[in-house]
Amino acid sequence: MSALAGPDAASAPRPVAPSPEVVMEVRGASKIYLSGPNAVAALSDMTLALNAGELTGIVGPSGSGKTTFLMIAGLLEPPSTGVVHFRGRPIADPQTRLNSLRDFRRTHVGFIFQKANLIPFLTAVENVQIALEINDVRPKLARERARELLAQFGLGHREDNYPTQLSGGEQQRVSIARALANDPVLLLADEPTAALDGTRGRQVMEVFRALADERRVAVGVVTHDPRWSDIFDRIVEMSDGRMVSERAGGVAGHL
Ligand SMILES: Nc1ncnc2c1ncn2[C@@H]1O[C@H](COP(=O)(O)OP(=O)(O)OP(=O)(O)O)[C@@H](O)[C@H]1O
Repeated sequence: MSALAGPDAASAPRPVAPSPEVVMEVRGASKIYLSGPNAVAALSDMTLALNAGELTGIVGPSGSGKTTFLMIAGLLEPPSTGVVHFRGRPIADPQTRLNSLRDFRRTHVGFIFQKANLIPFLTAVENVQIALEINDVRPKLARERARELLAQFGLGHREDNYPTQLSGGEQQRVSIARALANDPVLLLADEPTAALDGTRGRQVMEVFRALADERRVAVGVVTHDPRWSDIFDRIVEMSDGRMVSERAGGVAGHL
């Protein structure tokens, strides 16, 4: 008879909560930038994992190292010390040439920045399509997928517009469609709602929530906006290049 089903069930060990499936982990990372004669410690001995299906908010004052953490976790910058692990295996350290990770990054990581950074001479659909074509998706299929993504973000009627013909919120949604084009397992967003009004901002955050819940994407979002605190699974606070606290999200209005 199973111990859990028997009379001693109450004293049986509790089932252990499944450990999180770590997608990207930055371990013991520091980052020193040289700025003229000065060295700036942007990150100091930072360890943080981004887990599948989890939406992590990263908060902290200006200059506390939030963007630097995203750049290192997203393999856009090497750490000065420490190691970045992807699914438990080391993928980047101070010696890594990040150019060698370009293909990996394209297929596994999506980035969204505060500014949409669309290519000005391409239409909305072409901006998304190109992200797929760079990954060897054939043009016809890339076009179809790009159109689907734009329609998903309510931009079906805007696909042939150039960035200058789109509002800030529309441009940001195109950039989100572009970031999702290759089905990344890790999505990193740096103040993605800063240029949006409250309604559009919440829609964007809800897209991130759905990606974590439905597709198990690991999502890290740098934000200053306390309105989204209820959407995060956990909130990590940084100060002076370090993580100073970590707490559960889910409470409205407190970052
Ligand atoms: N390329 C760089 N060269 C020199 N110093 C840099 C560079 N990038 C960042 N820094 C410095 O590193 C520190 C951390 O910057 P970072 O952009 O990571 O902070 P942040 O928390 O994202 O700030 P904000 O909220 O203002 O965007 C700051 O002092 C910044 O000036």
